[in-house]
Amino acid sequence: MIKLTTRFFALFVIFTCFEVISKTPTAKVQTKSFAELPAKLEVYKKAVFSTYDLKLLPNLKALEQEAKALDNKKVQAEAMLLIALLQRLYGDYRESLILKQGALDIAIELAEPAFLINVYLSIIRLELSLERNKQAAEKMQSIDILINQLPKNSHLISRVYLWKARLFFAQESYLQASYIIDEALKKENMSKKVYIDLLIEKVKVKLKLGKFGIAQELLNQINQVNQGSQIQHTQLVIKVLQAEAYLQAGMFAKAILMAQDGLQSTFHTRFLEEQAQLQYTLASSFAQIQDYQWAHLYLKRYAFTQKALDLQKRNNKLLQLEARFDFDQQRQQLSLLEKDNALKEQKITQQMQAIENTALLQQRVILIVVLLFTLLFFMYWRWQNKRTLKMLEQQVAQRTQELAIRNKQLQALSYTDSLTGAYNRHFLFTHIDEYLPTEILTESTIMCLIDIDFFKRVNDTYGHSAGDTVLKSFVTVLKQTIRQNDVIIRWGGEEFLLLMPNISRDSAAEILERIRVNIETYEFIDNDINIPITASFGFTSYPLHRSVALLDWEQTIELADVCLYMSKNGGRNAWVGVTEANIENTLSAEEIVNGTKQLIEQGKLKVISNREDILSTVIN
Ligand SMILES: Nc1nc2c(ncn2[C@@H]2O[C@H](COP(=O)(O)OP(=O)(O)OP(=O)(O)O)[C@@H](O)[C@H]2O)c(=O)[nH]1
Repeated sequence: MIKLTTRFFALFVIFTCFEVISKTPTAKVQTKSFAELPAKLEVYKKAVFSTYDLKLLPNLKALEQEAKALDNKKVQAEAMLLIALLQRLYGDYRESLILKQGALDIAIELAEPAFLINVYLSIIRLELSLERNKQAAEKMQSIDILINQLPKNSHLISRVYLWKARLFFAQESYLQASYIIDEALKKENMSKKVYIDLLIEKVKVKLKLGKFGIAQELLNQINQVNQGSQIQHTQLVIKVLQAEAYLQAGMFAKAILMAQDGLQSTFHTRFLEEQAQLQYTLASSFAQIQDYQWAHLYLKRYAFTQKALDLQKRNNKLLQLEARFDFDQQRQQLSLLEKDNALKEQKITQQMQAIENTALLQQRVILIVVLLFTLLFFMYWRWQNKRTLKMLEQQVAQRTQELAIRNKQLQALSYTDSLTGAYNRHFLFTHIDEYLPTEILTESTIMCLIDIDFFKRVNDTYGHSAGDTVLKSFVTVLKQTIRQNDVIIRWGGEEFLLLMPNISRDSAAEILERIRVNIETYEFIDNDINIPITASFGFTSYPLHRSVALLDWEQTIELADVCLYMSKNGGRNAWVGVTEANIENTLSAEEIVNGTKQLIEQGKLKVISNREDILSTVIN
């Protein structure tokens, strides 16, 4: 597996290297060719302008293709213009026009003012050849707009002036042509060729205006400047003009010689116009010297040449019109196709937009549905949550309430004696403070122990159950008699503790007497048997002494127990109470509880009872 991966990796590296190696040189070659294109163009340009040789066409076409392949638009357009120039010279105006239109399209795309002007000038040359002055004037207007974008010293400006002059000349506006030539000649920075061409145009104008003297001077000037020049056409044009000048000046022999010389150089060339002009000059010159035979001969030749020229121009015009028609048709078709394409594109864009919109809508709907569901789910979840929470809260509240009730019940149970319903000792120890006086100097609590007399006998006689019934009824009787703030505690067995807070001794004695009587008179019934019951009471008040803390509440109950013993001992069904103390605080609680009888005898403890006999027994 590793071997296979290594091989694959090696293959990949080799392939990548091959790709890199195979691509790099191509790029270099391309760059070189691209850079070489303008130089190549310059070579061809020179060759075209010096020879106008049709054999250059294949090379120029190859250059155009090369420039096109390498995307050098400027070289491509310039090559097209050179081809168009040769095509025009050799009569193929149709192809020439198509090429120039193509070059114009490229120039517009490139948007370089100088180049665009050059292309326009080239088209103007063609239009003027076809005597289409109006179209040439239109192109010149386009140049007028562009010319402002050229630098002030551009040599192109004088060329534009030259062609303006030629246009005026073609329109037979000789004065305007003359003016513009003079303006152009003032310009600096122009080529020798343009300078000569301007002078030639000026000669033409002057000759048209019959100013052959100035024309002659200008021709001399041209000859001086043009010395050594090899441009065939320029030389021919000079000869044509020179012959014309001689003719106008009446120098017919010179005119004939010059014209014949010129005519000779037109053989095997395509310069038919100049040929015709020379033939006409010759005919006119021979006519002037009255050599009508030669005049007639040259006139005939002139007629032939002119005819050929006219034919060529007509043909060219037809061809040009045809080309224009085809071109327009192609453009129309192209624009229709473009419109169709644009419409299709628009439709596709609209469809795509519609699809996108639908998708977007679907997404939005899905999103909204999802959001809605989420929201609903959230709301339901919250509602459910709240509901559960509320239920839980209710349950908790209910439980808490139940618990509180239970607690209360439990507490009540823990404080209550299960048989009688009275409080138990636990209650006393927990709540005793509530029953003790807060203001010791003015208030007091009566603590009274109540014990059922001979209760053993009740159990023994009527049974334990009857005893229980008696105990329950006993508490009922007590509760019926005591006040609301008083409390009954089952102290143990058949013994109860009655606490009566905030009560005077006299009131306490009254209440205890009432209880005693109520018990004595109450009918304790069990199994339809009336069980006679009495009870004995021993009580004391807390505090025993207003200013001296003699006994605490438990010791007070112990003293009450001593009093209870006195009641029992005094024959039962009676109450005995120690209500006041007149003793110093040197006595301990133990001495008081254990020596109660003596202290009573000494008059240090005040004792009260419902029975005089018990009191006298205690005191004696
Ligand atoms: N039926 C019943 N009897 C009880 C209960 N608690 C205590 N006793 C009885 O109460 C009796 C108390 O007897 P004693 O202490 O001798 O006193 P007495 O018979 O009442 O005599 P004196 O108190 O001297 O009048 C005992 O026989 C206990 O068994 C109870 O809850 N129910």
